[in-house]
Amino acid sequence: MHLGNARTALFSALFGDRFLLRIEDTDSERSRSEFVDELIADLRWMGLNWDEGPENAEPDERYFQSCRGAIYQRYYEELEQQGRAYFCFCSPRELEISRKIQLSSGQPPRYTGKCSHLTADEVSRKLDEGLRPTLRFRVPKNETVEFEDLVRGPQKFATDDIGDFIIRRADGSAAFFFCNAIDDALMGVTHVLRGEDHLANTPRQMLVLAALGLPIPQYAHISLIMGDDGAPLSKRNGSRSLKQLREEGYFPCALLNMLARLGHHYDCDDLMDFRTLKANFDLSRLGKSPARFDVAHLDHWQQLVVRSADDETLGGWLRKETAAIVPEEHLAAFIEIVRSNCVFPDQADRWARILFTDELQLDPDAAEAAAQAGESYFLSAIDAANAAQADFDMFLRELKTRTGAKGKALFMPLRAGLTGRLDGPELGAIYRLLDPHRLHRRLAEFTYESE
Ligand SMILES: Nc1ncnc2c1ncn2[C@@H]1O[C@H](COP(=O)(O)OP(=O)(O)OP(=O)(O)O)[C@@H](O)[C@H]1O
Ligand SMILES: [Zn+2]
Repeated sequence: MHLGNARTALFSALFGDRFLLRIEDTDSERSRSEFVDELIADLRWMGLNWDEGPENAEPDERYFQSCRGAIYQRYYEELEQQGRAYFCFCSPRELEISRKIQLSSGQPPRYTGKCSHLTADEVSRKLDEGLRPTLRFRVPKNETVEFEDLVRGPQKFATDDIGDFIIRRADGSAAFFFCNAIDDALMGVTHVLRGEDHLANTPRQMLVLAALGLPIPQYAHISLIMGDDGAPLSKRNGSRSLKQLREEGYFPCALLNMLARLGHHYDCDDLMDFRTLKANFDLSRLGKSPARFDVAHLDHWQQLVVRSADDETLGGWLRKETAAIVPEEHLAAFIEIVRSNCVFPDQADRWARILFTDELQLDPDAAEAAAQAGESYFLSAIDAANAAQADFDMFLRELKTRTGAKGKALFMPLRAGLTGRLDGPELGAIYRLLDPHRLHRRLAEFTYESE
């Protein structure tokens, strides 16, 4: 799932009294059981629990459309008997040519209705020749389809603008327009929240349901989420997947708080848990204009989650290799540092290496600060550390007296020398966590350089 799909699922879960998960897998070329595994893993990770739906990728007639062919068949037959559906023998090539002709004469492409008047004889002859037809829904002429979209208000479509559309593919599988609408009706779906890319599908689906006398749900078409390139997020434009976000160490709660505010307004800017987000979710607060995904917003929520997480959560969030570096007796102090200085596990990993290993990477600005302070500063620091031992306050007093420096000139070279960078946790914590020998070695690094 990408963030657009995830937000659709989240809004459905936030809005609904009961949340249904259905696997729409009739397109055999695009459906694989590992996709279902990934989808379920993504939803579970987000903490979206469905009241009805599959627990795993084991196909099941209740929730997998690929298993529901016999159910759809009944409705195909009903439409055929009513004369509301007919066989179409046009080849993909023929359809493509017809499409191009329409486009080049400035018309919107739609099926011309070529096969809509075939006689029973013509149909059986073609079937005898071994041709495999699609089944098309016969769209009524000269009508309008109207509905009240819960986000976009009153909608009106002329049926003459809608070509007869395919409801069963040539391989016998059910097309989206059809099985999606049928299953909504059969599964008691009252509300469909989906992206506005589906808006034009809605009149088609309403026509099918009306022809079959099935109940029509209410629709809310939500504005799409756009990426930096100004195009809607999609699998194809490489927008970040939930799996990637999970691997980067984002907390689901950060994602929920960001997504719930993309195209939906909350009065409160605080971090909320799922229950609170749900209690305050309101369809009337959905916006009509496209929402832009900005990773800075996601990172803002991520930071709030990290700052408020408990020790156990942060301990479990660290990478295994990070946790392995941190000595047991320093774990609590290290987690405190992580909580107030890190947003991602790889930042925590860098701090673990700075504090508990000999790996030290000197950032350019830190190298400059250390060089400016010069050898004498670090010689004084070594003397101060020898005098003060584990007592950081005493160390600082000693350093101040010996160097005569204060403020930034006192702290920054020390920070640079001990950590290789100019930002980070308070110096006292660093001083206490660094092994005394390592601390010495780091300070000594800067004493052999001649200026
Ligand atoms: N950029 C987007 N912003 C918001 N919702 C989206 C976005 N893209 C898809 N959706 C919604 O996600 C739900 C699932 O859509 P679908 O499975 O077609 O995903 P998709 O990413 O559009 O697929 P594909 O990339 O194959 O077109 C639909 O409700 C759809 O409207
Ligand atoms: Zn045809």
